[in-house]
This record gives sequence, structure tokens and C-alpha cells, in this order.
Amino acid sequence: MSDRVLPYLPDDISNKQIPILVVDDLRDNLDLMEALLVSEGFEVVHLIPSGQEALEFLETHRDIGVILMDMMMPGIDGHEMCRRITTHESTRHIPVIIVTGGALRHNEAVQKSFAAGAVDFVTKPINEVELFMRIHSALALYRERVIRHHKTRELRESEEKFRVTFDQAPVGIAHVNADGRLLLINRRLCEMLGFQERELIESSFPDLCVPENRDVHERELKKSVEQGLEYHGFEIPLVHKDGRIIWTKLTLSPMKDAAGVPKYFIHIVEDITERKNFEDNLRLSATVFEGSTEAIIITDARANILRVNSAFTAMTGYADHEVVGKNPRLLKSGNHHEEFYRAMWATLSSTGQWQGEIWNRRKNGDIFPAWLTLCAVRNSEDKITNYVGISRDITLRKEAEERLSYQASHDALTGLPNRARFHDRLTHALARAGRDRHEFAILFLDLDRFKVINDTLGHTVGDFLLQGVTKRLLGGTRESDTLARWGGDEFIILLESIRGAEDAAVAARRILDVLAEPFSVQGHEVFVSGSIGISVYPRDGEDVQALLRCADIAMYRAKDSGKNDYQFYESTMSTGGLERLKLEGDLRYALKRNEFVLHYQPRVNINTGLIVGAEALIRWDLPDRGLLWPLDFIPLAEESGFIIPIGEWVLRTACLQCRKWQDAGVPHPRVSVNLSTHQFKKDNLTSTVDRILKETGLSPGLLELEITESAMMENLEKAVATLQGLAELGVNVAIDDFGTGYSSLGYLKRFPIGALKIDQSFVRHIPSNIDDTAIAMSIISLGKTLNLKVVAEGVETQEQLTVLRNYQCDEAQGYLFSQPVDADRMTEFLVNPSGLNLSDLFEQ
Ligand SMILES: Nc1nc2c(ncn2[C@@H]2O[C@@H]3COP(=O)(O)O[C@H]4[C@@H](O)[C@H](n5cnc6c(=O)[nH]c(N)nc65)O[C@@H]4COP(=O)(O)O[C@H]3[C@H]2O)c(=O)[nH]1
Repeated sequence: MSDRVLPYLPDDISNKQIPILVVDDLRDNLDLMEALLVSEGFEVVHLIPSGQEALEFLETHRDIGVILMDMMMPGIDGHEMCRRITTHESTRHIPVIIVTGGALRHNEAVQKSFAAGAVDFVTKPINEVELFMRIHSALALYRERVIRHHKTRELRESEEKFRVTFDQAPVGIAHVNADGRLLLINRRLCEMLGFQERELIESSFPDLCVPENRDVHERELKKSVEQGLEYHGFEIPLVHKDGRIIWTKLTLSPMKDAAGVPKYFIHIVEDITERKNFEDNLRLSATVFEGSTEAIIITDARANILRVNSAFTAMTGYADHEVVGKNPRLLKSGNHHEEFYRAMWATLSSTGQWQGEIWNRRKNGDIFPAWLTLCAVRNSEDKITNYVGISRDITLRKEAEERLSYQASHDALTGLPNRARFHDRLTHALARAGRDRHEFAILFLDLDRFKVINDTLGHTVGDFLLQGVTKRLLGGTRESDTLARWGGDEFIILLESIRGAEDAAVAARRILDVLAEPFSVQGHEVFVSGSIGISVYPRDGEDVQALLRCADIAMYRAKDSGKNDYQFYESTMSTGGLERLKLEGDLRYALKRNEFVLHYQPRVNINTGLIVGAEALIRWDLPDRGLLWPLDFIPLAEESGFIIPIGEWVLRTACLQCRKWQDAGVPHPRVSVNLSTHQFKKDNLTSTVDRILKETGLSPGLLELEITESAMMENLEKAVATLQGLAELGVNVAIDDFGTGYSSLGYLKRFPIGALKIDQSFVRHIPSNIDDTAIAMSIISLGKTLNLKVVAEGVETQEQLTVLRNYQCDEAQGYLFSQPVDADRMTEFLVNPSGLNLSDLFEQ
């Protein structure tokens, strides 16, 4: 008797069809009862002779509507049976009528039957009318019990279904009364807000709102009542237990009683935080997209344009409706080969990004350079869904770079390539000639009597004359020749395509001829002639220095021999040969004999007027000749290779000196050391510097190495690697003589350097020479752009200092502050800067 679900009682079943169970130990009694019941029309009567059998029978017969139970039976008697039936889950709905004889006469026995659960009793001898009446009323009770049982069960099931739906709903649900008190809360709402159900129940819903929104809830409840709304929704932020804001969409729906008064309000709470954040992000992205000063294109995976921003329209001239749906190739300038675009797409698809300079075309046909960053956007399955292109018009930067590069490589007065540019061309010519095995010549031209003209007729006439000479020289040379201004009244010409020395002679004669005619300058008729020295590759030399030196020597010989002529170089002309040999011999022993000394020139911060370090400059104290300046022996040391041990000595001596300053606690103990091209090119430079720093114990940050611009530009890739190595040591690097070389600005960005030193040739003519001043200023602004310190060399006048300060140059050195001095004097300056009288200079 385990299943407590009762069979259904069909609506149309009559009492007579409901089975009746009679239990009596006497066969006669059973038969009598059966006869009575059958005669009355009861259709199903079960007769069982003992209590035990009756219990077993009931296990399989669930449809019994009433039990007539004899009281006195052997084994389990009527009372006990009654107790068992009325207390068991599956039988307690069956009314039991006790059938009794004499025992009923005792009031106590009747009480006992009722106490055991019987609903009625009949006495023997049986009164038929009474019996049937009691059976009918017991069956009525039975019917009521079965129906109640099923109703209760259905109710329970429906409640269960509701509870499951309520709890498992994917949205938060709560019942809230008119005062805002939470009456019922589902699990999702608890999870959403991080509370246990017991923490929320009976609490106040407004307390879950962010403080400034508490009255919103009350207002909406009121609105719902006043306007009789079935339901209405609004967005409201709630507070999670951990303090987070949970954005929700809250839908209110009043549950009314019969009188139409709301008993409580059903709250449906949807978490819309993700959507809100997404919307916020979308708004943010849209603002960035539209507000960006960089042009942005978004395409689909097939590179068809989906959107462009207003900066794009401003940059290209295309409105969005003119480009949407098209391919960005409509911006193609035609300046790049297909290979360029292929490589770009290959990088983009393999790395997801591409960055670089690109030439594009505006709607009006103008071509312009842009700095473009392309990114591929991938979805969660790693498939490319979009491309985003962000670009910036770099026309102005390009122009500035080109201007600077032009200024750095051309002479301002004549517009001719300058010395640095010529040097560059000559280097290329040497490489080509070495490869193709052909000859070429250098013609070194110095104008005769120019100084006299300049001094007597003035600089302006001198300048016009130089421009006139330039014009004639250009007329007298071929396009394949390179004509450059070497400086002052010196010009130099590279003749690349000659068949032999004869051709060079013809060219030299032609040049002398074009100069022969008088020049008319500002109303003066002026005559100039020239002296030309010629050197020929490979006969006179196989490197730049040798060829230039030979042409120079030959030019002096031409001058000596009466001017207005040309001379080829001849080996006997090297008058300095013997001298040079002696010097080279002395150089060999100079280090051993301890003949080198270092002088130091203070470097000054232009803003504060404080000394911020010193540049070490080598001097050679030759017993029989006195102090020699670097330019007298450094080139020789470079040629002979002695520069390497000498350079190491300089580095070690300067580091030791700086270490002494550091130990003595002087302010700003910082030293700059010049590196020669040879040193810079040596593979072991970084390890040498590292070793010397370790030997001397100097902090790397106190050492600066000055490397000339031309040394760096000789082999750019190697230079980048060497500079990287030095930067890793923590040593600072400055580019020396900046502005004289032919800098690749692209590389400059890649050099890990800290400072640019403006060459003194530009500083010297500040502010009188507009071009030199402009170059110095360009270098300062380039330094600012690249975040490099700019140091001006050779500052000699207060005027130069003022101009440099106005243009925000950072540091300066020069005779205005001090000549290079020996170490003791420099130490005094560092300890007591007032010895330099800097305050006077900086107060002005
Ligand atoms: N007219 C003028 N000149 C000024 C003024 N202030 C400083 N100077 C001079 O300008 C030169 C500056 O050094 P630099 O450009 O590195 O040019 C240096 C540097 O390239 C090279 N040098 C000097 N010492 C060393 C060294 O130890 N190793 C190497 N490799 N080169 C060195 O020799 C060059 C010449 O050195 P110095 O004759 O000592 O000449 C120094 C300095 O005495 C000024 O106001 N007006």
C-alpha cells in the first residue's frame, strides 16, 4: 500500500456501483450481509473472513467505498483493523462502519470504535433500513474524501508548477506591496543582486535602487495605480550586494482584489547591464570615430567601405555616400607598384596589422603622403570581419623634412650642393667606378682675387659675384657632372664620365674660359679668374680623402704657378710628405710618452645658466713643437689606425676624470667624449666602452659619446645596431656636427640617441646669415619633434646666445662661456661656477 494517489471517481457512478467490503469471521454473517446488500442493489460486494486477509485485499483493491467491519474477530479485531485502515495513507479515506452485537451495549466499546476511526456503527440483529442509510451516508463521505483528495493534489501540483516557473524564470520576479516591501522573490532576482532570499524578503524595494533613484520606484507605482495600467516598464539602476550597478528594465503589473484595489505589484526585473554597457561603448566609439582628427575607414571583410568619418572627408574630399560600398583603391595615387600593395595585404593578413607611409589621391586629383595604420578585426571564430584604416595627412611633415634635408645638403647662397652632399656623391662615384672600373676626375676651383673684391666692393657684391660665377659654371659643365660649393670662394666639380685625364683638362679649360668674361655686379664690372687642381681616380687615390687632398694640393700648385690655370696632381707635389712621415713616427710613441692631454670645455644649460657637463678635447703636447690641436693630428691618426688606441686613452682618461668629479661630489659631473669614424665602425666598440666604464667605475649615465653625423650615415643599419648596444649600456649619444651631413631623417627616428649638436658653422653666422639661422632653428625644432636635447656649439657672442635661447635651444658651449681648459681649471668651474661669470650673460 505504497502509492497514495487514489483512483478517480467517475462523476456518473452511483452509490450502488461503488464496491463494498464486508469483513466478518463468521460465514453466516458474511452471507447474510451479502444477501441484504445484493437485494438492495449494491452491485459489488467483497466478503473477507479475517482482518489480516482484509488488509492484504485492500492493497490491490483501491476502489472500495465503504468497509463493514465486525468488531469481534479472532486475530486482528475490528478496533485494530479500524485503527490500521484509518491511519494508513492509502486507506484512510475509506469510511469504516463497525458491525457489532452485544459489545455495543457498552458505551466504552462505542467510544473505542470512534476513537479507532470508525465513522459509524450498526448493531446486530441488523436493521436493514438503518444499515442502508448508514452505508449511503458513509458513501457520501467517501465521495467527498476522494474528491477532496484529488482537488488537494491538483492544487499542490499547480503550486509546484508555479514555483518552478517562478524560480527558473530567466528574469527576476518579485511581488512588492504598495509600500515597496518585497513579499516574494524568485531565485534569479536573488542571483542578479547577489543576495540570499532571506536577506531580501520583507526588505524594501527602493533600498535596492541607487539612492538618487529611490523616488522613481514610488513614482512609477503611483503612476501605475493612477493610470490603471495593466503593466508598464521603465529602466532603473539597482545596486548589487557588492556595490556594482546593475542596470535593469523593470516591468510593473498590479494584482488587484475583487474590489479592484491592488494587493501587490508583480515586478519583472531584466538585467540589461550588458546592453547598457554596449550602448555606452557604442556611443563612446561613435564619438571617438566622429571626433577623431585622423581619417578613419571601416570596411567589410572584402574591403568594401562601410563607413568613413568626417576627418576622412576633410582629408580626401570624398563625402561618405561617395565612397560607401566602394573599395579604398579609389584613393590609389599610382605612386606605388602592385608589389607594395601585395606586401601590405600579406602583412595585414599574417600579423593583423600594417603601418607605413602611403601616397594617396584626393578627390580633386592631388596626391599626398599619409601615415596609415591598418588593422584586421576578427570575430569570435577568428574570422576577419572588418578592416579599419586610420590615416593622417603628413604633407606638412614631409615638406619640413624635405626642406631641412635640402637645407642641410645645399648651399643657401648659390643653391648648389654643399660639401656634405658632394662628399656623398663622391662616395657613390667611388663605389660605381670601383665596380665598373672607369676613371673619374675631381676639379677643385678657387677663385683668384675674390678676397680683394669682397674686401673692396663689400660682401653684397661678393655674394652676387658668387651667384654669377655659379651660373657660368653651371653653363660650363654637363648635367652628369656634380658642381658643389666647397666654401667661401671654392667650388668643386665631379666629372664622372671621362675617357681619360684629357677630358678633365678640356673641362678645366672650358671652366676657365667661362669665367674669363667680366661680370657685371651692381654697376661694377668685375673680373675674376680661377685656379683649378685636378685629381683623377684611381691614379691619384682610391678614397675620398686622398682624391680631395690631391686636388687641393694641385690647386695650390696652380695658384703658385701664376693663377688662372689648371694643374693635375703629381706625386711630387706632396710637400708635406716628409713632415707627415715624421709626425706619423711621433704619433707612434706619443701614447707611451704620455704626450696627450685632455682639455675640457664647459657645457651650459641655456635656460638656467648652470654648467651641466664638459666636453673632453684632446691636445698633443709635443716637446719640440708645443701644443698641437686635434685637427693637426687626428686625421693622420685616423689614416694610420692609431686613432683606436688614442681613442681608448681619451675615453679612459675622461671617464677617470669624471669619476673623480663624481667622488668629490661636484655638481653635474658629466663628460662628453668624441668618437672618430674609425672607432664608431669598430665591431667591439660597445664592449670597449663597457670595459672602460667598469675599469673606471663611472656610472654610464654620466658619459656621453659624440659621434659625427657622417660617421652614422655611412652604414645606417650597422649604426642603428651599435647605437642600440650603447643605449643598452646606459650611455648617452649625441650627434656631433649636426646639419653638415646628409641625414636620413627616417633613420634619425630610429637612432636611440639623446642629443643633436648644431655644428658651429651654422652658429657662427647667427643671426646675420638668415639661412644659417634658419638651419639652426630647424634643427632645434627637429630636436623638439624627436624629443632630443639640442646643443649649440661654438657660441661666441651674447647675440647668438639670446637668439638660441629665444628659440628654446637646450644647451650651449663656446668661447662666450669658456675656451677648453685643463682638468684642474674645469674642476674649479664645476665647484665654483661663478668663476665663469655666467650670471652676467644670463641676466641680459
Ligand atoms: N671657433 C670656435 N671654436 C670653438 C668654440 N668653442 C669650442 N670650439 C672648438 O670647437 C671644437 C668643438 O669640438 P668638435 O666639434 O667636437 O670637433 C672636434 C672633434 O671633432 C675633434 N676632436 C677633439 N678631441 C677629440 C678626441 O679626443 N677624439 C676624437 N676622435 N676627435 C676629437 O677635433 C675637433 C676640433 O677640436 P678642437 O680643435 O679642440 O675644437 C673644439 C673646440 O675647441 C667657439 O666658441 N668658437
